[in-house]
Amino acid sequence: MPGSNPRALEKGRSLAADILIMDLEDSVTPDKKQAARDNIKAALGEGGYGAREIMVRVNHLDTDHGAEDIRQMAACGADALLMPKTEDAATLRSALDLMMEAGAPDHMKLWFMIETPKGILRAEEIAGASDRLGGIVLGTADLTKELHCLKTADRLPYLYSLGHCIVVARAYGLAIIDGPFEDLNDDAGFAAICQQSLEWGFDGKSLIHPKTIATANETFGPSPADIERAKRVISAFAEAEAKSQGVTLLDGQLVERLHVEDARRVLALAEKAAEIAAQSE
Ligand SMILES: CC(C)(COP(=O)(O)OP(=O)(O)OC[C@H]1O[C@@H](n2cnc3c(N)ncnc32)[C@H](O)[C@@H]1OP(=O)(O)O)[C@@H](O)C(=O)NCCC(=O)NCCSC(=O)C[C@H](O)C(=O)O
Ligand SMILES: [Mg+2]
Repeated sequence: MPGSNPRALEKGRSLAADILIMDLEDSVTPDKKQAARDNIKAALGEGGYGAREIMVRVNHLDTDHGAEDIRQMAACGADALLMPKTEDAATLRSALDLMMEAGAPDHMKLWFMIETPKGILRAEEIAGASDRLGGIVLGTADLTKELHCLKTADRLPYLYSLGHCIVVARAYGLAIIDGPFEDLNDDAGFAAICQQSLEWGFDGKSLIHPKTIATANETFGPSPADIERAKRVISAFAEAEAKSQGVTLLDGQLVERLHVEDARRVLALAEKAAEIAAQSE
């Protein structure tokens, strides 16, 4: 949500989104950067965002605004800062130094966006820059422009780029969020892309308007059937272990310890989703 839009910042308190990205970058014009910083500081000072994680997207350090964004946002109450258009590890290390100088609390993470060809090629080097990194957000709008590719329904033109980033995220223990879908009139297209994004391994989808939240949550959030199955997997494996068996079958499907880990992840996601849903309209 643009930091220059106080109504959007206010609205965030009632939206069923896991993460709110308050933007100082491309959705804010240069003349409104300071007003946007002030809006975000005021909104976070007021609080009321509940269990939602708050991230502030700063401008890149090679712009006139990036360093000042970090100075002003490091201790504003956000959970993380988000560096756009990241192309090297050095930028993230400089951003982390600035965050610490500006009094960022120990729990504050730095996330980064990959949205250029150099970022894709160097994603692994970037992901290894620090253990204070929280996750990757894909910038598919910028990436489309940079690759000169077309936005096809099957997204084959992005397969290498997005697939590479997903592998890097998992290798480095980072969350990974897919880029935004830009056509707010194409509900069916958006739902199909969310499903593809889930199948490819993304943790979630960047959203630009509240009307898309329900579809994203239905796609990425565990369904009642997923939750039920996760509980049954955990108890089936516990029963097998009690009999000194390392594997068992549930409805004809193999269950091993790895499935238990995944089942626990599903239950943790469901718990968080329920907490946010209870705080949303
Ligand atoms: C597109 C919009 C300008 C539309 O806003 P608006 O005219 O207010 O739409 P509605 O009247 O339909 O809004 C209904 C209510 O929802 C609130 N709203 C709208 N958008 C947001 C939002 N983004 N966050 C929070 N709340 C929002 C309105 O205030 C209305 O509430 P109410 O008053 O109760 O009726 C707007 O949606 C918008 O600006 N969207 C784009 C935001 C954006 O550009 N973000 C940057 C992400 S894009 C990106 O990062 C690309 C990336 O870098 C890449 O390269 O891929
Ligand atoms: Mg971008």
